[in-house]
Amino acid sequence: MRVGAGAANTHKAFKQLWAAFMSGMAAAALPPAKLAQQPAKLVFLGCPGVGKGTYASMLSDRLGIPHIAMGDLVREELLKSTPNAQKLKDLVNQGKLLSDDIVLNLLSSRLLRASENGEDGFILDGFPRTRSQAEILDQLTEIDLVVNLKLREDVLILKCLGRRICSGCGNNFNLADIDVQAENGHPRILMPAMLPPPTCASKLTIREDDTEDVIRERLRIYAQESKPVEDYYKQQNKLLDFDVGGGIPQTWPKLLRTLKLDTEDELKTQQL
Ligand SMILES: Nc1ncnc2c1ncn2[C@@H]1O[C@H](COP(=O)(O)OP(=O)(O)O)[C@@H](O)[C@H]1O
Repeated sequence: MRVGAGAANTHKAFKQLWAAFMSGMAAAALPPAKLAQQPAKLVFLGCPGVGKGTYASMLSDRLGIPHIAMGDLVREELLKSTPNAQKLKDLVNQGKLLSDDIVLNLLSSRLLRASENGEDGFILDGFPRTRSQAEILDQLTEIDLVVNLKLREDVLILKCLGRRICSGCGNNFNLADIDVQAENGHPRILMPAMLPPPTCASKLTIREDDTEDVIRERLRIYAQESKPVEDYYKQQNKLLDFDVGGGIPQTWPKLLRTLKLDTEDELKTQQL
């Protein structure tokens, strides 16, 4: 996204977000002045593979606020040829979390850059992942809304295994063509593959931590460390659970509707 662009749009979108709060879509009861006066500060939670990065990035464009992805900050750090970077890489490739000190250092440099660039508000993706990180974040700033993306575990694994990144343009694709039948009261899940264009097809890379063993370890650690973060925000009435039950064409309008951010044109298209 272009930072600082479309202040009027941001303000409008922000007011819409506030309307969502007031209509009870999110359980939060925040003072209106907060949301009306400053751009939103949102957190995206969810297991590896749920699509946090995709939807956080789309929403950041929509709201005109920066998308800060902790995983991207970590991966930038891993590219440095320092002994410390190698140690961090070993941890990441085992699916382990990095220490609070390390991630807070990366996050504060990013937030410092944000304030130097005049950026306002943010969508934090991949932070906080532990209760202690959530408590530290609360000391730094007030979070307005926490969107908790949910998807069943077998699909999460398929999605992580299908993930590909183009080394040329950096875009993400997914080779997994998911069609999981309904069972035990769970609805059918259809997520068509997001295939790369021919120009990217020969340049696809796989994240080193996207192997089945490491994905399972990341999911285990998520359940252990990050589920308490959901409870933490639930107690603050800031948690909005959202089921990702399909591909982007179905899920994105549903997310906008849930946040009451869809425009009149989009509403008309959805009703056709
Ligand atoms: N908030 C955090 N605290 C500790 N480690 C983190 C955090 N965010 C990212 N990491 C590290 O970076 C890795 C990649 O992050 P990310 O791309 O967000 O992964 P995932 O696909 O597992 O959600 C994580 O597995 C972890 O090692």
